[in-house]
Amino acid sequence: MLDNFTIFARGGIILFSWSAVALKGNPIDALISTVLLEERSGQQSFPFTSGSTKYVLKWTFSNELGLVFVAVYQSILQVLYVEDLLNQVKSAFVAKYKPGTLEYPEFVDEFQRMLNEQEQRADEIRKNRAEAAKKTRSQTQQQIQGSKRQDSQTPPKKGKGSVESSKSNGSSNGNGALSEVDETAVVENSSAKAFDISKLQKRGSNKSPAKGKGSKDEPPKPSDKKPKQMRKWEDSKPSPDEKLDFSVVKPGDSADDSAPLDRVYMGKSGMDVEEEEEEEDDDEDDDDDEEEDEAASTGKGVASSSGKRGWLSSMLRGVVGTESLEEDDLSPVLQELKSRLMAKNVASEIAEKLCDSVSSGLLGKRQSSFTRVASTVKTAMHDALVRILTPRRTTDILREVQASKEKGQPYSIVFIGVNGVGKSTNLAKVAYWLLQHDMKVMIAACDTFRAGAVEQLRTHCRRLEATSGQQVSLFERGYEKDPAAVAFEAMRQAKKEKCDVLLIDTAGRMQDNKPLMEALSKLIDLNKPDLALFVGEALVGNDAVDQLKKFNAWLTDLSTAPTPRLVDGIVLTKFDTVDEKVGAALSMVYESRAPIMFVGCGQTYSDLRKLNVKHIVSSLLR
Ligand SMILES: Nc1nc2c(ncn2[C@@H]2O[C@H](COP(=O)(O)OP(=O)(O)OP(=O)(O)O)[C@@H](O)[C@H]2O)c(=O)[nH]1
Repeated sequence: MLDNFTIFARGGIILFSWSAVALKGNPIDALISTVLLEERSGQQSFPFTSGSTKYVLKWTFSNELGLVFVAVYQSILQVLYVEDLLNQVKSAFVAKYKPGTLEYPEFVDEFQRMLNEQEQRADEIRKNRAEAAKKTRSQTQQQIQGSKRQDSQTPPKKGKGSVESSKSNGSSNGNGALSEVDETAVVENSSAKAFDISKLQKRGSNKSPAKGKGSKDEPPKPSDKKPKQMRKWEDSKPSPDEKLDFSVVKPGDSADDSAPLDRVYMGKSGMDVEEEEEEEDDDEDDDDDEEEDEAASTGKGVASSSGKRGWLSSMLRGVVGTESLEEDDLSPVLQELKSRLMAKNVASEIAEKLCDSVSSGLLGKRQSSFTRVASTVKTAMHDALVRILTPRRTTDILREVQASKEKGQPYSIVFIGVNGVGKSTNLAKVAYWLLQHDMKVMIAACDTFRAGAVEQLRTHCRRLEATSGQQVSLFERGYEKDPAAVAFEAMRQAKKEKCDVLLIDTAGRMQDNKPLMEALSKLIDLNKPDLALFVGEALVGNDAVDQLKKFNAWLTDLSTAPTPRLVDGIVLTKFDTVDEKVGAALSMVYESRAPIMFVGCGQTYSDLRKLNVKHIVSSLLR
């Protein structure tokens, strides 16, 4: 039995809503914010939990009219007819729909009739199944009795095929009767309620993701990542002025050798975390793309549809919008886009999901005349990428720090991630940026695992002090201590010293290392930092998804808090090394639903930027 059926326009207006029972929570709002607005509509269904009630939502679109049809039912029930009902209701409603009309009172009866028909049909299927099961049972029993009779005539044989085993096989075959909510349907007719989409777009950061691999039960796999090595970024010997790699501590490392830093950085006064400069040649790129689009829409479209349509008609469909878009029109262009995304290092899984989502948003849509399929698809993909990459939560950390300061609490940020991605270096860059804004900063050395980690931070503190002329305290308790306890003490100390911000460094850990993940989960549960930043390299491809999926899965599985704390934001490092291959940015945001808070783009303290969505999107689509 269905719990709810809703029809709404993509703009957010509800045109029709039917309910058997009042829904718990807001499953339709959740569908809009986490599936439709985030380009996940290529998936088959959406699970939603409110308290002890678990729903499943299924949907279909009328892209031509910009309508969404959603059916909601409880996951303990097996509603056999959902897809059929969605399609039947869609055809019936589309025939009636008049843009601008907000009420469809006459549709209530029609909907009820379609629902009753589907339920009757489902009842018949269930009855038939039950009868078939009964028949099978009685046949099995007859066979058992037959074999018993035979057994009594022949001497008993030890071994396989005993009566007991065939008996147990027969009895396990139940009739599969389904429990259903038996309540009178309440028709909540289309009082044209409007969703507050702006409210929906503000996504909370504590959502539990669907548990991925790497759950508790999965044994940790041995890491195949090479041990950390000093990186060499240029062939020529880097100048000490520019290098931030203090991950290997040299004997006699002191504040004196940091002196040149201030010359380098003081020159860039009033420095801020700036948006990356916008590409001036965006327009030119678009022109180039037009030519490629043409090739994709004509050449590939013809190739894929040969045998189904004539050459000329395929060509025309590629160029002129005379018919609504079908899978055959979209798939060659989407294939081309998917390859482009993957060539830019977008994880294959993410490229696939995105293309599915864009396709489901375009199928059936009528094109305006003289529009190429390729440009329609590319525009849809462009919009989808912008939507995904545009942060839903604030990335204005300074404002959050200020708010915390007013409450007399140091604002705490923990940096987490796999080994060698640049956690300590980028933590130091964030410290430098905060110092530029006259914030009092303390750094907590909670990597109590890797030899040299504490000294690396001490060197950063000295250089930061020398560069900014402000004090930067380091809180450390050496090695082999519980990092959660060290962070706890650091929090207390930061408050005592009236620090504005506490930056917590943690040990690098591979995503399959359970003991280190337990330590991280404990640190986060105990200290509840204001921000948990996942530091990830822009160089990664498919592994970006695996890292984030598993970090979040461990944090969910191991947490003892009522609402597990997940990754709040991302620091994308080594962006200076990837040229156009910016796909990791998309993969990480899509997987975690967390925004990119900072982009690390070099090895000096000032090499920290904010994400430029426009730049990323145009690089991805070039
Ligand atoms: N080119 C470039 N190199 C970077 C950037 N950020 C960090 N690095 C370099 O990456 C290397 C590793 O940086 P660390 O900060 O030690 O990495 P980590 O994640 O703290 O390492 P572990 O504590 O061992 O997990 C160093 O050589 C850094 O200089 C960046 O944005 N661009």
